[in-house]
Amino acid sequence: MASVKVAVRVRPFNQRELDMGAQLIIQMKGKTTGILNCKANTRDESIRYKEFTFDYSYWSHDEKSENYASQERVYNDLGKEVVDCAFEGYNACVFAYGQTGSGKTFTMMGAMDNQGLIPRICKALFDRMADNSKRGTTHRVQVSYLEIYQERVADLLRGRDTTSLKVREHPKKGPYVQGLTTCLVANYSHIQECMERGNANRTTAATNMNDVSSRSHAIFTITFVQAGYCDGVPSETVSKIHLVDLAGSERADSTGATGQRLKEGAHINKIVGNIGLRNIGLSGAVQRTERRKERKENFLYRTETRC
Ligand SMILES: Nc1ncnc2c1ncn2[C@@H]1O[C@H](COP(=O)(O)OP(=O)(O)OP(=O)(O)O)[C@@H](O)[C@H]1O
Repeated sequence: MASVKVAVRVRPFNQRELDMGAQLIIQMKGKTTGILNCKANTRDESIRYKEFTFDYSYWSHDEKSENYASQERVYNDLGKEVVDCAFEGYNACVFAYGQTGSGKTFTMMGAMDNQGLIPRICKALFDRMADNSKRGTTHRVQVSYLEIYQERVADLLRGRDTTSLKVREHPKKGPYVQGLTTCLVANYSHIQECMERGNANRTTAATNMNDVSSRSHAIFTITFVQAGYCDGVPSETVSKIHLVDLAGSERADSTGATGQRLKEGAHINKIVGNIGLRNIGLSGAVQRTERRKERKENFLYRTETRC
């Protein structure tokens, strides 16, 4: 199993881009993504056209295309392995990053009738748990949901509470958010309720680039405990899955941001810029795992979406 995987995804043009007569400059073939720089002042094809190879290149630009990458395909490639890892006792992380409006929330959360990675991963977890319970394993699942808005950490499961929570470092367990609500969930509909409650509390606003732009970074964490017997000895395995939807990097002139939106954009770019993504027009998801017994951390996947 590779420790890091990178994927990119192209979304369809939105109405604004259609109205502007936007030109499609991305091509995808297999794992390769090609980018045409139509502004380059040269006829040299090697300068105008560049190709990059990723673990996955998802063509979601045109639903009618035979290569169209659906939410299901993205889940099968990226989400299933997260679920497998959790059951093996690894920690995992998937995060989406990139430019505003490029499809991060769509890939991570999706729509009610076209679910993204987070609900699909949750559903698969509970389906697998139901199977394993028949073999005598018991499970405990807890979730928390927080957002980082203008560098303040807010608890999305606590309603519209604007109190900023403190991030602290535990000598053994590492960083944690003090006072963050954790909900014990017994089935998929419980976890779905938590997701919906958190999503409703998330800070969003309309900008020129996205009618429902996430103005915060959101982290949905599932803590998953499996208890059973190993060679007759009671054993317990704890895994954590962090599912992260970052706010998109943005240019103030493209988003038309002023006042509060402009302030938010500056904070968003600061964090996204710190991880080297500022203004490069990418979005996506990253997975990371940690084997509990070895206390070793590895990246599993990184998925980017290009618009
Ligand atoms: N693969 C896709 N297929 C169809 N529609 C998509 C796809 N990806 C994104 N969209 C649509 O594009 C719009 C913007 O997507 P989304 O809100 O996910 O962007 P974002 O990257 O999360 O933006 P922000 O950083 O501003 O929150 C939405 O209307 C969404 O439904």
